[in-house]
Amino acid sequence: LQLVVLISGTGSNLRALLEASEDAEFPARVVAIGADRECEGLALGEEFGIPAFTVPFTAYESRDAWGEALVEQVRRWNPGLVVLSGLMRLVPPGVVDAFSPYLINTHPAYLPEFPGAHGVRDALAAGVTETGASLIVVDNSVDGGPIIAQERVPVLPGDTETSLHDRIKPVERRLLIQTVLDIANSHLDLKELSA
Ligand SMILES: N[C@@H]1O[C@H](COP(=O)(O)O)[C@@H](O)[C@H]1O
Repeated sequence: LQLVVLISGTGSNLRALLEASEDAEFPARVVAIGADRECEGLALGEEFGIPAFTVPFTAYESRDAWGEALVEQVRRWNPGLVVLSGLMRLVPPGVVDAFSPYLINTHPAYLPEFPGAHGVRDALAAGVTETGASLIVVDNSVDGGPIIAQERVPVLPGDTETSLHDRIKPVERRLLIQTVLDIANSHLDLKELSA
């Protein structure tokens, strides 16, 4: 299974996928890394010998125009699955049409709780005692697509956004790697899940 992973930040979840795919038994390969801006995670391309590209959101006059350029770039790698891993952009309908349901996203909350760009912060502000991590199929809603996998994560007294996010990320990684495994081994059918 060929993966293209799209990021906007540090890429710690991407690193987990890259490390997993170094195992010859792992049935998936990250074939390219893409980003909507210059960001730290792009350096993982050089470290792991994987091509990396940037489609800078700010270089396009509209989200749709950015989406068209992104689709063109991603299609070059003929992915069986496109993974949004910390891509901090709402992808336009053109991207969803091009790849969904083989377009998945990780989210640092227990959806449908706390969708959107500030899931960790919103959970803290709400004063909940538990939040979580979710993996979803991307559709044209804001984090409202079919849920593939999710798990609860406790919010501890004294938590900051960073400490809570650092507790959520390892769960996201585990769900992401297990999901890629299940898709590659045909144990999970995203088309069926999205029907
Ligand atoms: N949208 C969220 O942003 C974070 C990205 O982390 P990283 O993989 O760039 O470290 C992840 O928690 C992801 O769910």
